[in-house]
Amino acid sequence: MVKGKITGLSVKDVRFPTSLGQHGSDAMHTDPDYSAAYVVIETDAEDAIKGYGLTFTLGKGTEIVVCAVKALSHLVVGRNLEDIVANFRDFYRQLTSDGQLRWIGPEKGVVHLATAAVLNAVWDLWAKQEQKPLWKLLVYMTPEQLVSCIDFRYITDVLTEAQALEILQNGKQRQEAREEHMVKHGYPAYTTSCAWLGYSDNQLQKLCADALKEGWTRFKVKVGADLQDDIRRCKLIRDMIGHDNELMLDANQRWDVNEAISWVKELAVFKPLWIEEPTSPDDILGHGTISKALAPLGIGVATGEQCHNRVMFKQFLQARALQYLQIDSCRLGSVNENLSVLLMAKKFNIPVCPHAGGVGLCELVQHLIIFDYISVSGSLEKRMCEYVDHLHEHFKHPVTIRNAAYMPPKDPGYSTEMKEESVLLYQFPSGDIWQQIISENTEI
Ligand SMILES: C[C@H](O)[C@@H](O)CC(=O)C(=O)O
Ligand SMILES: [Mg+2]
Repeated sequence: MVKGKITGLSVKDVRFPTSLGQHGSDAMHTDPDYSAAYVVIETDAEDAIKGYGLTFTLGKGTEIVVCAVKALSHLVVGRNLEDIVANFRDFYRQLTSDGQLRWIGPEKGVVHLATAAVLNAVWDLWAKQEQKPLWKLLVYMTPEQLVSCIDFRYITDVLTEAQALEILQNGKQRQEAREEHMVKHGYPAYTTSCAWLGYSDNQLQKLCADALKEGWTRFKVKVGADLQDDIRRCKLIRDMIGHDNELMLDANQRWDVNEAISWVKELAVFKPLWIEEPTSPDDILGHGTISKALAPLGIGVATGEQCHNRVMFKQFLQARALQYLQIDSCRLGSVNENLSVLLMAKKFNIPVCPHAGGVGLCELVQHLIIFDYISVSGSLEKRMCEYVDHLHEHFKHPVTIRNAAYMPPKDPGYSTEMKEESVLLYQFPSGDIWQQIISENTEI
């Protein structure tokens, strides 16, 4: 039973100095400090359960998202949770359609990241009150309840509410068997942890050897800054993993369209499954051109981690501009908007391979992709979820990986809650970690 009036919303700027070790580095983001705008909502319910939400950022900029969360808070505080979830579509619309705030979006950029953080906290609260992990809350909602959470505005030309209902009704067939499969085997994952762009060859080899021992079979390598470096690193990793294992490339938006095509052709000999974010994340037709050019080589295009909203995903799908769709739990407008994208991907028969990593992204997105398998796609073909082995120790309920697969979370909620001591230590700039870095005058 959901209950309680939301009486408070607070937000913190929590940053981890990952750039010091070049963790998370790529061809465009050379010094990422994995960070979160971290939201806590409280209610007046007797159970005193709180909802925790976050969105992922890279250090500087987190304070701007924090400001945007504060600007949204008047739309949340004072609302009854029961009313929110009974008409979640309306609530989503209120947050995304504020007559003044939407001017700095709409449904994109900082204000949309803030919306994601707030709504993620609401979903966490709801799932906790229902005493279910979020994936299970979704799996046991009726198709009608699920569609009532989705704002179909701007996507009805490819997905109507009736079509969404039909997909979800079909998804109910044999869902127990798929749930059992998840509980037993988990959702297949790939690792990006071995080959960040700033890692040395030695580091890459050591991490790759460790990952192979741990049972990883799918690896992503960062490319895009220097072709000769890419050739050397791809050869290193392909030689280590052999040809039975999967290799993916990620250029993080580094190239122009024609440059992307010629660069990836040079790397085709390493048989990558996909090239991720080859060019500007906004260039839908450019991705289409790259997809067409690389299809004869058996290389797909993957994108989505910086795709603003469902409208862009709709066009990517309509234009056949991606072959692997990468949802992100913190860039789209929380579960609500992700549901619409999962359903559109199902309609276009495009595999969803979520973006994860960062801080907290693995914790959150595992819920969405497990739900996708059980209730929407019903398939694991060509599907896998990203995994990055950083910062899980800061979460109260960190992900469990077994045999290179995400095991379904058992704890109630959206796995968003951070340990209090971590928040205190890493809060920017007052936390001890940052005070120490600042006093040592390390560049931040
Ligand atoms: C800056 C981030 O680490 C980015 O490189 C992540 C990414 O592209 C991915 O995980 O994929
Ligand atoms: Mg990427």
